[in-house]
Amino acid sequence: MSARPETRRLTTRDIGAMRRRGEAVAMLTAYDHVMAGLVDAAGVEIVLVGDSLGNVVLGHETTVPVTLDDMIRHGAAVVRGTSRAMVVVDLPFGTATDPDTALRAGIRVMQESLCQGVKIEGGASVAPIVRRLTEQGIPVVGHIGLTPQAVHQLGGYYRHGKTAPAAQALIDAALALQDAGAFALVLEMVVPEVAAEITGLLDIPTIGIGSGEGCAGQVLVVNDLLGLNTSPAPSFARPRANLAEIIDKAVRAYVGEVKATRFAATPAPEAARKGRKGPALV
Ligand SMILES: Nc1nc(=O)c2c([nH]1)NC[C@@H]1CN(c3ccc(C(=O)N[C@@H](CCC(=O)O)C(=O)O)cc3)CN21
Ligand SMILES: CC(C)C(=O)C(=O)O
Ligand SMILES: [Mg+2]
Repeated sequence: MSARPETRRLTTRDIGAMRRRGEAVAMLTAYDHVMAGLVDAAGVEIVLVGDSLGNVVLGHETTVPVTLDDMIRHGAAVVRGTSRAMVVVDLPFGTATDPDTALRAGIRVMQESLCQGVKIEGGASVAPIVRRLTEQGIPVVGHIGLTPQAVHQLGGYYRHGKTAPAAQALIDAALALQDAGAFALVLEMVVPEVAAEITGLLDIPTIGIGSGEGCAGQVLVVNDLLGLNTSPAPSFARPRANLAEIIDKAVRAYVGEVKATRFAATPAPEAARKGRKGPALV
């Protein structure tokens, strides 16, 4: 029995209840303690520690180099920074190749980051993996459509479900992942009509990114929302702030103030070597 039920962490059951009463799920990424706290306090239901960490935080070109240790370290920081949101951590490239490998990775992530669930990219072939993890008590979010870990195989970041067979494959995958026990399903860059159809077919919430408004929730990379990027954000992202500009102004002001500081000049290197007395080091 919780003494303060209003501050307890949300669970898979809360997310399921939201789907049933038609309340959209707000999901946003975070990778560190301070941003996780801000996002949590502002009312996001699920904080995703995305493997977009690779692009956004670590400066990689794709998510492929991100390791399980990277995800665990940042996942743990996000968990420590949140109290209400459910925290879901992406299983990175190469860690969900088969049910047993994925289970080992999922157990490590759950035990070492203390998060409340994991997300796994992939279609119908991933269903046995989702089943294995959920049977062991690990909540799983599916992720279909554009799956960035497969970028080298896909050949780019483009929209999915454009042809009738492609749309049907997405529908089949969505149903298979739900049947395997996924409690939510990310639809990334799926043709909006197909995303809306999948949303209507599923009992679990679909969480869209670049897939239109007909999803049961939305997810975005927090840096794309805040205008804090080094490379251009995907076109589906509508920034609500320009933090890069705010930071640039503040840092320029700081640099200017530092440059205006009056201080006693240090002795020339020649003089210092000869042991002559100069001003004390700060
Ligand atoms: N900052 C950021 N935001 C993301 O949403 C994101 C990442 N990083 N890194 C990991 C993946 C990669 N994702 C991406 C990356 C690029 C596009 C993109 O550029 N899309 C183009 C279309 C490109 C094409 O048609 O080939 C666009 O205009 O949206 C979309 C999703 C989503 N994820
Ligand atoms: C874009 C979301 C869905 C994601 O997987 C990530 O941030 O890694
Ligand atoms: Mg991801």
